[in-house]
Amino acid sequence: SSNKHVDYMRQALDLARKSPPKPTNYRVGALLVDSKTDNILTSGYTLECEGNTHAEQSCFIKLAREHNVQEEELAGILPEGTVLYTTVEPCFKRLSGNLPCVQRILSLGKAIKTVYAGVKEPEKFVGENTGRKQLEDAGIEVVLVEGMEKEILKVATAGHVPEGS
Ligand SMILES: Nc1nc(=O)c(N)c(NC[C@H](O)[C@H](O)[C@H](O)COP(=O)(O)O)[nH]1
Ligand SMILES: [Zn+2]
Repeated sequence: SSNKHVDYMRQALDLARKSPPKPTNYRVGALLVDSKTDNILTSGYTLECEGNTHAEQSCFIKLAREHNVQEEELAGILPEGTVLYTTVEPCFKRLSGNLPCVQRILSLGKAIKTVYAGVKEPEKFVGENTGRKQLEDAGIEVVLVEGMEKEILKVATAGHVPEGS
């Protein structure tokens, strides 16, 4: 059965496939959607924007550029009912030390009301991802969209050296 969330998650997974494989991150795709109109506001994938960027980060960079504002001012741009779809849940810590996407989402206040994630982040790089709790404590709903875990992780880890090799 194809429900709206699975359809968006599939679109996000198609974007993740555009991400250049790398052993030190995940290939992720993300969409910002106005859930009241079902209009896709922007999309992004890991490393789409210049620098070591995450899929969610690329969404924010692209939308800020489109509206000619700083990323920090996006809250004023995002329509009521904006939701984020991301194939892997937003990061809470990055080995690179760059600003985690949970912090980027929190800095938008409640502009993003729900985060839909295809999988929880594996513990490979930063241990258990505690970002979901941070988002929920800030009043942002986090929903796991189930059913695509295997293919999401296969795409996400395509650049990784096989275990034990
Ligand atoms: N949600 C999410 N979207 C992404 O686009 C991406 N690449 C990750 N990946 C999480 C992983 O924890 C970090 O990729 C590593 O911690 C390395 O950190 P950098 O990516 O180099 O900053 N997670
Ligand atoms: Zn991130």
